[in-house]
Parts: sequence; structure tokens; C-alpha cells
Amino acid sequence: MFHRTILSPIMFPANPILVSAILVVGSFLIFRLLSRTSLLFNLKKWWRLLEDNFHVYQFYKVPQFNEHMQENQLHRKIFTYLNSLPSVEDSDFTNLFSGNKSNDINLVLDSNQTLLDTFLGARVYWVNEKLAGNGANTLVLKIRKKDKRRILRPYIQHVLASFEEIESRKKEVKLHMNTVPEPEKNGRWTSVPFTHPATIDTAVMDSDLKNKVKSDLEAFLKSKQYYNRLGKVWKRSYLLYGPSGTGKSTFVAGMAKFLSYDIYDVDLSKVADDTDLKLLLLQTTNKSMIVIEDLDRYLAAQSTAVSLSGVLNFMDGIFSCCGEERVMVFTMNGKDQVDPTVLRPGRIDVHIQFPLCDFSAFKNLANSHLGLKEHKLFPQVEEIFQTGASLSPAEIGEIMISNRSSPTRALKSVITALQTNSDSRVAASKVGQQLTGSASGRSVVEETGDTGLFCRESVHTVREFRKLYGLFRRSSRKESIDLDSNEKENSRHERRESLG
Ligand SMILES: Nc1ncnc2c1ncn2[C@@H]1O[C@H](COP(=O)(O)OP(=O)(O)OP(=O)(O)O)[C@@H](O)[C@H]1O
Ligand SMILES: [Mg+2]
Repeated sequence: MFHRTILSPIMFPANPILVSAILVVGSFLIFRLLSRTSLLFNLKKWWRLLEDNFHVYQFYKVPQFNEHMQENQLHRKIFTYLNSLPSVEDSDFTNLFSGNKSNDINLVLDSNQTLLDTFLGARVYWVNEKLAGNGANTLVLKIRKKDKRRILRPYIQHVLASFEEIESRKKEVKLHMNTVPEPEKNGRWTSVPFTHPATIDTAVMDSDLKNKVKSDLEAFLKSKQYYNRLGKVWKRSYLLYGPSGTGKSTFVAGMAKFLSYDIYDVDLSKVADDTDLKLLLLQTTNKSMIVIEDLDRYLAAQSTAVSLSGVLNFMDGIFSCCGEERVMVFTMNGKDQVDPTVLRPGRIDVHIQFPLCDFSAFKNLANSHLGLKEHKLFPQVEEIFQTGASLSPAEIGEIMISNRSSPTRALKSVITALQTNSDSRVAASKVGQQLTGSASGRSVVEETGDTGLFCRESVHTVREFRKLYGLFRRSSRKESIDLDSNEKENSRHERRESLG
């Protein structure tokens, strides 16, 4: 009787609302449980293991050393590729190492861990097996037999191509300098790591122009087939010209950084003759940037044992060993006095002018050097620029750096320097002298009818590349000594004042 009452549908009606509510709450709790714990991850893992058991696999071993205990380069390349995959974080154990830069952390697959990769819709597994005894590792690739023929070769090619890309990205850029020829000595280049901090982005220039240079470099890198089809040497030449201190050498550093190319800085005064110059070019590697600074000076003074035709042949790059991926950069203070054959399209593809500062370049410098976006003295500075006065970014930059503890003082010093420049211009014009250098400051971009683009832009220069590198190192040391907390405080105070 009692039982019948309990089971009676009248006492416990199948209430659909209640059932739905229980289902919703139940599903929510299960979902929370799965997402809050590693249950979902484990379920996926078990499912994959189960699925794997229904397939037949082919295994490939890539040992770290060959039978003569020489390193297997393929192992090194594949291992680098595997450690670049995001799935390296999903293995149960991953080693953490500090990278080249102070904040970099490199993830490295631990021994006996498995890593999943996918390629053309197929899943492949790598196991980093540690062999007992000699401590060497072997990478074991596991591919489903049904996918083997379809993906093995393209997959390995993909791994090797990815390795090349990773290497080129982390490659240390070197600065090579030619030495005086010595008997009994074969190599003519000595090199140092090139750690110059300049980039194309840090140059004070019109941003459109910077983007144009970047896309020109990128387009060049992608045009191997095109150059081959035309029967042309795969090279591109740039001329950077403008007054001293306008940033030409700094920009060369930025270009090399952008390309991750080694720099070969040719000092023509150390070249014995035309043959020696050919030899130097033959000893450069591909994917490099060949730089000749102050070419106009060498050509005008004929201070070198190298003839004009020697220079022209060098510029054409016909003696380069592999004829591959060369960027040549020449700097000049002015190109008016230079033989037009040196500058003809094809020999120089892109002309970039670096003029003196205008007001807009000055504002960029004030922002980067003093942290000033606005200041009550800016209108006065603008007025002086309008009179035609100008200085190089190097000159203005130096004034700002040495007065960085007081932005107002820095601006006053810039005004005085500009006024002095303006007065000397007036005096010079009175005695009929012509001042050299552009005072326009604005960048202009002109297309040459041919392949190149002519660019006019602002910046001032310092001497040679090597000196520039040394200069930076000295100035950064100076900075760390001078910048004490009082200075920072003063500077902050002044900035507040100027904005108010
Ligand atoms: N446009 C610029 N942007 C940023 N910094 C600049 C610029 N122009 C000059 N400078 C600074 O001025 C200094 C001198 O620049 P750089 O040596 O590149 O000039 P340059 O044109 O090569 O001079 P030179 O013709 O005398 O060799 C560097 O410290 C550089 O940082
Ligand atoms: Mg220079």
C-alpha cells in the first residue's frame, strides 16, 4: 500500500520544468568540473590514444650522432623546429632556458616527451628519446602508414624551410671591415658582432618614406626569380646623400637590421688596386649589405688606388661570388660633383636624400630626446626655421642630449644655435657665398622613370660606420653616469612646467 503511494504518478508527476532545470544545472556543473580541472585535457588525451590504437604507424629515427660520433645536422635542425612549435608547452615536461636577450625564455622539449604536430591535415608525433649509455638523444617521428607517402617528403621540407627561417631571424649580424692587404694572408675581412641599436623606425624621418624603403627592401628579397629571368644580378643599390650628421650611417645600420644582413664596410683607402677590390667583393657572402661611405669624397679626391672603372664594376656586382641577394649602399654628402655614370639607373636603384632638420623633424627630436610633445618655446623655434635657419639632426640631438636634465634650457640652446646659423647665412649671402646643404627639411619622394624611387628626407651625419658604432658605445656609457635621480626629478619638473 505504502509502495504504491510512493510510486504513484499523482504524488511524483514527471514535471518537465523540473527535469529541464536538473539537466541544465547538471550540465553546467559537469562543464565547470571539466573546465576547472584537467579532466577535459585527459579525456582528449585518452581519446587520442584510443583512436591511435586503430591505426598502423611508420616510425623514423633521427639520431643525434652518426656512427663516427659526428653531429647529425638533421637532428639539430628538426630539434630547433620542434622547440619553436607552440605544442612544446603541452608536453608534460618542458625545459626553460634564458634566451639571447635578457627577457627571452626558450622552451626546450625534455627527454622522452612526445610532441604533436599537424601537416596537410595529418597528425604526426615526435618523441625525444634519450638513449641509455652515451646520453645522446634520438628523435622518433611517428606517422600513420596511410599518410606516409603523401606527407613525409613535403613535411621534412617544411621542417627544414622553417628551420632556415628561424635561423635567419635569430642570426647575429656582423660588421666586416677590410684590412690592408698583407702578403701570406688570405682573408681580407675582419669582423665584429654588429649590435648597433638603430632601426629604420628610430630614424627621424617622414614615416611614409620609411615605409617605402621597407617595402622596397621586402620586394627586392622576394624577386629572385624575376632577376634570374631578366639575366640580372640579384642586387639592389641605394644612395644615401645629404649633409654631415643627417643620419645616413645610422640609416644603413637600420637597413641591415631590417634585413638581418651582415654588413661589409669597404674602406677604399685600404684597397690596393682594382684587382684587390674585386677580390674583396669575391670574399663577401650572400645575404649581405656592402657599404661604401663617402664615395663622392673618394671619387673627387682620387685618393684611392682604385680607378673609376674599378668602382663601376664593383657597383655592378659582376664579380660577386654567388650573384645572390646583395644590397649595396653608398653614402655621399652631395652628388652634384659625381660622374653621372656612377649614378645611372641600374647602378644606383634608389636615391634617398637626407636634408637638414625642419620644424617637424625638430619636434620629433624633442619628443624622442626630451619627452616633449609641446612647449611654450616651440612657436619661437618654428619662426626661426621659417627664416631658413637649420641644423642637422646630429647637432640638434647633441644639444638636447647634453641639456636633457632641463628641457627649457635645451630648447633655448637650440634657438641660440639656430640663430647663429641664421646669422651666418645672412653674412654669407652678403658676401655672395653659396651655402651648401638643403634647408628644406621636408622629405620628397620622386619616382625615377626606371626601377628606382628617389627620396628626399631629413637627417644629419657623423663620420664612418665604425666611428658611429664607437660613438654610441661611448655616449651610452656617459648617459648611465650622468642620469642620477636629481636630474630625472628636475627634468620631470620642467616638463610639467612647459606643458602647463
Ligand atoms: N634622422 C635622424 N634620426 C635619428 N638620429 C639621427 C638622425 N640624424 C642624425 N642622427 C644622430 O646623429 C648622429 C650622427 O648621425 P650619422 O652618423 O648617421 O650621420 P651621417 O649622415 O652618416 O653623417 P656623415 O655624413 O658625417 O657621415 C647619430 O648619433 C644619429 O643617431
Ligand atoms: Mg656617415
